[in-house]
Amino acid sequence: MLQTPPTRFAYLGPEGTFAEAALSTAVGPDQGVRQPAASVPAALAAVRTGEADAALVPLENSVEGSVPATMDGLADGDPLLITREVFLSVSFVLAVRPGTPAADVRSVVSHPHALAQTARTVATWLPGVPALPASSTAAAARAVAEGEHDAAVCAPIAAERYGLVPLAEDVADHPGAVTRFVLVTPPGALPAPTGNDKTSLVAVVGDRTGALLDLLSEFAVRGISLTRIESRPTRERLGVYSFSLDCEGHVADARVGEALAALHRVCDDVRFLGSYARADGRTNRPVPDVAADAAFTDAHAWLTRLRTGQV
Ligand SMILES: O=C(O)C(=O)Cc1ccccc1
Repeated sequence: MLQTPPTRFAYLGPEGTFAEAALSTAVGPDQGVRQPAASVPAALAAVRTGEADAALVPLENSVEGSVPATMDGLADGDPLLITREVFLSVSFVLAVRPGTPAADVRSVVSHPHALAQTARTVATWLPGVPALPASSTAAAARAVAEGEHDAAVCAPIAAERYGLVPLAEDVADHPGAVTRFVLVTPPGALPAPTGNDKTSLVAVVGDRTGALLDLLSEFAVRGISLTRIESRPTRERLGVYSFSLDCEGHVADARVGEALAALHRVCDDVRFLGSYARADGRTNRPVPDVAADAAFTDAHAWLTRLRTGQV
């Protein structure tokens, strides 16, 4: 009997990242094969080349905002599909090799988002010590274990994994920070609508007055709320931007499908990034009767009658 091979999950590695913890939350601790990737672009590339079936990457944080490598990695290159979102509370330790006093620390290293969320607290422990970027919090812990740097801001589990000890625990300038991760796959079947879904896309608007308002109007007139919108440079030339946004609803919902079709007409480019179950613990706003699927079905049936002489 043929056995289905286990799903291969790439994640922002090495072992001990918050992305790995988010993957365990998303698919269960023992599901599939885990493939740590050296960076977000490497994790996405593994899916695009077929080396992995899915990738778990950080998308945005409640303190620092979006993760540019993920936003740009999804907006450019071969299309990928977000099939899940996962929210994780992040709590950091300031970790050193055993026996290192604070006075001997010459450098502190971590993922830029972790450094940004802890800068003030770290400075109280290590005044004047330069903070350096690493590809992930666990890569930072590993670099400290290998003697490349002296202190890392990382997850407690990463400190343990790389044999470090905490100089300080619960290190946070803004307690309660939450990071949103996404599971991305190659294009294929969409997750079925759950009734509480989100849709993500990237739209490039034309260089003309009112172009962004036109984009927003297509959502507003169909009773669709946005949950995130931000601009990113297209990297073509200064002044040309794309808008990365999430809205409530599933592309299978008539109002969302019609809004996307309208964007296809009014925007220079639209990239659909997926429809998936909303997981931030909130419920989509009630859909007005005039924007419900039944209202669209009824309106289309009416139009068909007009066009076929059944007035
Ligand atoms: O580096 C990690 O562990 C990540 O998963 C990225 C990250 C960094 C800082 C906060 C949350 C996620």
